[in-house]
Amino acid sequence: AQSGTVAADPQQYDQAYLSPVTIGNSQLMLDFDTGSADLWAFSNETPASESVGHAKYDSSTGTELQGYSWSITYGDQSGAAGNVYADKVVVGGVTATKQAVEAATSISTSFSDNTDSDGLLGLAFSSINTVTPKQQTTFFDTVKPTLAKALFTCDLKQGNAGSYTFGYIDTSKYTGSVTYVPVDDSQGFWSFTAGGYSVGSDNATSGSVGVSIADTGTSLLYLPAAVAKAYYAKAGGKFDNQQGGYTLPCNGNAPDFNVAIGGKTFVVPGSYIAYAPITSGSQTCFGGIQANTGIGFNIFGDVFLKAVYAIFDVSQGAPRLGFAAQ
Ligand SMILES: O=C(Cc1ccccc1)Nn1cnc2ccccc21
Repeated sequence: AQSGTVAADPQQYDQAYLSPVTIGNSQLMLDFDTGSADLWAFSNETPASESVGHAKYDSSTGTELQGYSWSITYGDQSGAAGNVYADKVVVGGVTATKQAVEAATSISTSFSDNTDSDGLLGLAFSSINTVTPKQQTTFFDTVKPTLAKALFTCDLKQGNAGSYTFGYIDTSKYTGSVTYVPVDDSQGFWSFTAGGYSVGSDNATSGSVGVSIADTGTSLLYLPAAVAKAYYAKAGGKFDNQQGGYTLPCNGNAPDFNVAIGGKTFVVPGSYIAYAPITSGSQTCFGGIQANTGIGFNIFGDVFLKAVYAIFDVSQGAPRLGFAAQ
């Protein structure tokens, strides 16, 4: 049975985390994304003007899936599209001998401009994979039958390299016990229900945060408008239309955000919520908590995930998420 671990290296401000992946004879840095289910990469089929500075997948090592294509649009309206190959993919020693690899023929500017990232490796449920005419499986779903345990874990860190594991739980990566909650995979996401919340030192939580997805492909923590408002009322922040979201002082006094999941309270340090100066050198920071307006559910992105050890587990049949303090 297979198991393995791979580094998750943070970009500036932990905007995304990148991991080394070997596809055929190509070595790429991919953004592991529990919020989508396509494995796509810059490739020899990507226009040169769109792939400056990126490592590319050389599709000559793959077997083209004739007539197959893919096209994906993310919540921020970025996207990519292209053709499909079957090729060998190796992540941290775990090998998928015939993985659907989506070679990009067109890519939106936010991806082309981010030269650290050579593509995405989707880890949401394969039910939202965009390949047509025959939907393909994610890397995790492809290797799942060969894994020691049908699970992967995510240990992201603030400003430091973290890791993903496949097939095993690294008990040295967390403190205390793991709290498991049921996952509703009906929309293809790792969706769970978060409970009460509180701001600052009082971690007796109240209210209800509600339906949420665990999404490594999203940088920030998107919460109900009322919760975001309550946080910034205590943090001395404000909604800044020009910035398109809440901002707050970068001065290191941001209060923690506490949220109950499965009856256990998890703490997001205030330092994670003073996310990044709105412009270089500014004393005003863009907020790591934003309102989920227009999304329809909460998104527990990297600002939350880097505060916990997360276990994405389908070993029990029904999918579940495990969270532990780190
Ligand atoms: O798209 C989202 C968040 C989202 C926003 C609105 C509705 C549903 C989900 N995250 N994400 C996941 N992978 C991504 C890749 C690029 C950009 C955003 C990405």
